[in-house]
Amino acid sequence: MSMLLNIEDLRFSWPGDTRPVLAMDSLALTAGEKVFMFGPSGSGKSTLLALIGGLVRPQAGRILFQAQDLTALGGARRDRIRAEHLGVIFQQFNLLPWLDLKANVMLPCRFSRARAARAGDVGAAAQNLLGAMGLDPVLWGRRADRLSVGQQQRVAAARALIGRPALILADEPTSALDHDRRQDFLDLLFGQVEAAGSTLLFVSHDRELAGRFDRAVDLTELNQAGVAA
Ligand SMILES: Nc1ncnc2c1ncn2[C@@H]1O[C@H](COP(=O)(O)OP(=O)(O)OP(=O)(O)O)[C@@H](O)[C@H]1O
Repeated sequence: MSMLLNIEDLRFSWPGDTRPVLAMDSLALTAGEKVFMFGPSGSGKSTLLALIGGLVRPQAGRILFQAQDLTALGGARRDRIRAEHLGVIFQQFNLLPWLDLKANVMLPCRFSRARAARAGDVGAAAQNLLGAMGLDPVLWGRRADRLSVGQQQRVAAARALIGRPALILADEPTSALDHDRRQDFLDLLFGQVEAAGSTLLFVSHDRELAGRFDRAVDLTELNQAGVAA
């Protein structure tokens, strides 16, 4: 099993905040595994995803992604790695409201040639993913702001998956759904994550879904920030 992500001796505090949000000795993700990370609201889950996504830099430590240390790279290089290798499903989905479903899903391929090349025919790949995520073809040309929350969530997942990124980061994408719809969404998401051969890191405050993943990680156990020495 090859290692995809390795976090070592990470320390992070937001600018202007003297108190660290995250302090963790290690976290490792193996290629192809589906990991559930839980922790209460405010425990730093979204912050950790921002660090892994290279959007912010830690004050100390290393974030090795495919053996490259993101903390040693400049912003442009981190942007390129993110565009090429990461798919993100945001809590609020962050679809572009004025674009239709298909254009939203195709978007990541506009920022990375390598990702577009992996997708092949980008339009056909977008349609395949929309169909696989259970979105009826009659919806594909509809503006993204004319969708239900459940439909937006599936479009956001299709967008994250296009071009088979090595890592999918999912930030509480199921929080607005009821029990059955959460399970349905996970069925579809897992099917496509496995088809793409991607690794999935799914964060949530709700432990109900944990049993469906390869393993579950308790962020509060991992995170030494705020813990008296
Ligand atoms: N952009 C930011 N600037 C400054 N502080 C921030 C920023 N984002 C988050 N924080 C702070 O960092 C801490 C962790 O927040 P974070 O959003 O990572 O938690 P979370 O576990 O994802 O919470 P939730 O489950 O509510 O989404 C909080 O105290 C929050 O106020």
